[in-house]
Amino acid sequence: MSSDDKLYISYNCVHKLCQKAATEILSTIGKPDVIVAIGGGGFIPSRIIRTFLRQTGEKNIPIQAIGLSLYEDMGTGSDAIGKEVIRTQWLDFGALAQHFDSLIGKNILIVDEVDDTRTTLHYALTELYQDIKENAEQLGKDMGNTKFSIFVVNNKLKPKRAELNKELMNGGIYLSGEDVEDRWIAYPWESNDIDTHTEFAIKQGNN
Ligand SMILES: O=P(O)(O)OC[C@H]1O[C@H](OP(=O)(O)OP(=O)(O)O)[C@H](O)[C@@H]1O
Repeated sequence: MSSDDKLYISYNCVHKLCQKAATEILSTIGKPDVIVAIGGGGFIPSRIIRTFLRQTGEKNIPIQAIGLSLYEDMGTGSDAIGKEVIRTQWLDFGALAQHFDSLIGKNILIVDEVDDTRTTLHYALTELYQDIKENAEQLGKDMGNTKFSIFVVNNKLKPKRAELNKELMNGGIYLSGEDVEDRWIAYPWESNDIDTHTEFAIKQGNN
């Protein structure tokens, strides 16, 4: 393995960025009622941040997994090849019922590892909002104080293909552990040689 031009991020680095973000989340929007992890990359950061969001004596925050994958959309006809988001897994409202009647009025934290073109986060926010709104309408309620916040371990500084609608977030925050230049990011869970990966991350100051 050569260190090439990738940005290497260690487990330690991910852990510390999650810890720092949790402090900011607790002091701004307060403790989330539920974490929505966008898989696969959002799973490990979600579990780590939950550790730091939990306060002594309180129950763990439930983590709900959604699966979203980006596929090349060859039908756009534009010079930039479009990317389409495919749902491979969605919220399990049945399982959530163990914790709440619904997500209406809840403080929801969406977690992913990277905000690249923002397509995935835009999709997740819009579709989650829509689902909860439909649920509220069926119950004759409004969205009340339903709040969406977003945490990503890294945000790539680059032009985005989509923007996040602040109105839908309803006072929720967008938080990145660290903004980085537009490079290929090598995360530790993708590595087949974690010792060398960690060495590269340390050399790059990402530990
Ligand atoms: O900001 P965007 O351009 O939308 O890209 C970010 C998304 O791309 C990756 O997902 P991918 O579809 O590769 O799936 P994975 O998480 O299972 O690796 C990553 O995990 C994010 O979810």
